[in-house]
Amino acid sequence: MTTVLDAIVAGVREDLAVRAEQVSLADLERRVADAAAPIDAEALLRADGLSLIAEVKRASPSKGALAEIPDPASLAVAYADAGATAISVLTEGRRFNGSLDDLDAVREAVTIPVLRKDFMVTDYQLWEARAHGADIILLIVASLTDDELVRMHTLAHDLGMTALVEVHDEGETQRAVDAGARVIGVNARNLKTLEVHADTFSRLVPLIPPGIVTVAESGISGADDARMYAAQGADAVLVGEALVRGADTSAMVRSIVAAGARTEPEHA
Ligand SMILES: O=P(O)(O)OC[C@@H](O)[C@@H](O)c1c[nH]c2ccccc12
Repeated sequence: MTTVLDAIVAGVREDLAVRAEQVSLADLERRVADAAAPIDAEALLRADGLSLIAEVKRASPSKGALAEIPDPASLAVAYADAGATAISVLTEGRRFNGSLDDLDAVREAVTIPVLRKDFMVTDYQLWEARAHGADIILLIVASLTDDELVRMHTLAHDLGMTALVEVHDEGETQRAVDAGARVIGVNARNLKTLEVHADTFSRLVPLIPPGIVTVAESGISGADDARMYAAQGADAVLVGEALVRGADTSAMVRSIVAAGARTEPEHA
């Protein structure tokens, strides 16, 4: 059965082939050598309190258009000024209406870590992420074999980046741990069906050994959800839709950060 994830990845591979014709791996390697050193995002996410990764997201396959975001840089600055720990930038073009230009604009504008959020299926994309200034990359376990996961995880680290390894069920969580993941994102949205289950984090977190940074992802609507995930032991939350759609983005960022700061995990 072809899933939504398969369809997205097929489009990503086509677009990637076009870019690889224009910019060679050797070009990317040169750009990486010249790029500013990556920021240690893992350490920042691990620090006390609940970190917020605030996302620049125009559209999604589940919701369609969310927000125009004509100026991703100013949105990212608003997130950073209000207390976000890192900025996530969707660079997938077909379903999420993002681009590497968005990543460049955000990278120029902020000094906090930037996550290149895309469907990473080849090493080329990791070089590309670093060449465009990313500090964090996403590895979606559901779209990678074990060999790919281990290889790309190693490459991300060799390039000085933090890998956010994303899971949405028990089997994927085990695969992430076995691959040596140091930061695991639990996505409440199943990318094969697009259904959101808010109990996914609490179900999977007991399978994640202590010492691994945990990120609760998707469907987080504000401070109450952030407080809940902090109490369940999350180190960070990743929020997109609620921030890009909210009337007062800065106030929402501040309230999520404040909610997390006041909550001690139940099993710290
Ligand atoms: O907009 P939301 O529901 O707050 O979700 C943000 C983020 O979790 C979501 O964009 C996401 C999580 N994992 C992904 C993988 C690919 C694309 C998108 C995602």
